[in-house]
Amino acid sequence: MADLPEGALMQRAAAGLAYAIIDFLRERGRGGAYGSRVALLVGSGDNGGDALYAGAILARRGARVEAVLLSDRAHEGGVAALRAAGGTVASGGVSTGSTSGGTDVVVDGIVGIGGKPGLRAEAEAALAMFEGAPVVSVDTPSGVCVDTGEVDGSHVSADLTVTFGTYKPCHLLDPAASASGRVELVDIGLDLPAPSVESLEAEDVAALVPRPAPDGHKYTRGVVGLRVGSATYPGAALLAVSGANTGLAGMVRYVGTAAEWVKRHNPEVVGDGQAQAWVVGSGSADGANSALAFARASGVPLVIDADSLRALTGPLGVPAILTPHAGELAALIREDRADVEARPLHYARLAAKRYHAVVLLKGRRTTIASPDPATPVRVNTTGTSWLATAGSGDVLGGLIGSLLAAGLAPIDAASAGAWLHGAAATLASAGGPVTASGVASAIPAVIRSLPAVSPRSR
Ligand SMILES: NC(=O)C1=CN([C@@H]2O[C@H](COP(=O)(O)OP(=O)(O)OC[C@H]3O[C@@H](n4cnc5c(N)ncnc54)[C@H](O)[C@@H]3O)[C@@H](O)[C@H]2O)[C@@H](O)CC1
Ligand SMILES: Nc1ncnc2c1ncn2[C@@H]1O[C@H](COP(=O)(O)OP(=O)(O)O)[C@@H](O)[C@H]1O
Repeated sequence: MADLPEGALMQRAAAGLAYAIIDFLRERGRGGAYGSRVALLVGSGDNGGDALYAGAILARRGARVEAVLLSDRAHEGGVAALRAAGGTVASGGVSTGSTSGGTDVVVDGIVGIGGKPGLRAEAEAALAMFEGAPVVSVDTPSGVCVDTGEVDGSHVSADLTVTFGTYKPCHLLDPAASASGRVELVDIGLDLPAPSVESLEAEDVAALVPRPAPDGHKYTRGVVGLRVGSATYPGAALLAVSGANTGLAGMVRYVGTAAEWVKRHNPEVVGDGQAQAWVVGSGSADGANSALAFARASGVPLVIDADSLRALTGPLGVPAILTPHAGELAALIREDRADVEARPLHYARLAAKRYHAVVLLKGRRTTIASPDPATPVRVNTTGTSWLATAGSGDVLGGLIGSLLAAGLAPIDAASAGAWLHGAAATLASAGGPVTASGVASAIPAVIRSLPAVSPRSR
């Protein structure tokens, strides 16, 4: 914690929360605080205190504010401040109806980062009284597991979460990330420990993207090779190559049954030879085992996708990135797909440890775990649900392969690749449908639009 009295931190948090609520009300067509009806659901902890002090600020600005206390031990200073500002306080978890006629916003101050997963019956009942009203959560949506992003039992589903100091794992990791709604960060001067879960931002990706040295040539920039596709899935080869062949690596090699097609559509692409990284498995069908065996024998870092994941028996002895979706990871570690989707952090970490590889678990919030438990897990926040389209994972494998060949560490290649892939999908989609080919075509434009950094030479 910073050297500030606890009360000062709470005042800062409450002020940040109140102004975020005012903006939220404006977005929803209310003029702001004045005349708005605000219900505070107040638990016994500091989270409830934040809500009460924020409620006091809103009440002073003309909002009709009612606090519904869910415990006998609500924050005393906060209760007094709300009363002094003209707000009403209802105890016993039951609204007096003082904001009746339609609640414009419910503020979830039930529990914060100290809360256990699930909601108590009184909290569930209080939420039910305001069903249908928009919800702003204080710090975290109550009821989710803050440290893992898992949900177990009932929880709040917020439209907006206003958090303090730093994002918490539950804001980034599904399923809790979905329950957080939009997340706004308020800096209140907290001095925080290093996070266990993080997400890259545009500046981070800009610093990681490989840029040609002034005297670089195609071999110093890195050569990526792909052994992907099959007679069954020639398209997977074309798509993986399109992800690799965006100009990020110095050269792209392709080996496989789709070679004629690949070269016809990508005259830059050459055949077998040395590479600094190999991508295997996408659409490989029956060729998945041999593709993996050839690539492994090369001794260079690998991206292992789709069908080659089934060929894995244990650690490979070379740096590797595994890129399963939830169905593929479930098959790999013999778990239920629904369990993997419910606990992506847990299972990505488990597989990373078991296979001594970076594991990139694809989904709405792609989750990237390192075999080194001290390395924070990275969660990707770019993208759009339009990206859920056949072949987009093949594009991602190729893109990550090119970053790996260019010299990025596996965790950086995987997370920067996921970031660029999601951003390319958003750009190509522009709010409408997108194909996997369209995603690949948008990658160079995303790289051009990254913030400027001083050139990195390797
Ligand atoms: N144009 C092409 O040639 C394409 C080829 N593809 C190739 O087709 C083969 C089969 O790929 P599939 O991904 O369909 O795998 P599977 O058909 O092997 O799917 C395995 C299981 O995972 C589940 N699953 C699929 N996608 C999921 C997701 N995003 N999240 C959670 N669960 C999911 C499925 O329901 C299934 O139970 C692979 O070789 C793949 O590379 C696909 O990438 C699509 C495009
Ligand atoms: N709901 C979603 N929102 C955003 N991105 C998604 C969503 N569902 C899937 N994706 C992304 O789409 C891609 C799908 O890859 P994958 O499942 O391997 O498909 P395919 O095998 O057809 O190529 C991944 O990058 C994944 O993260």
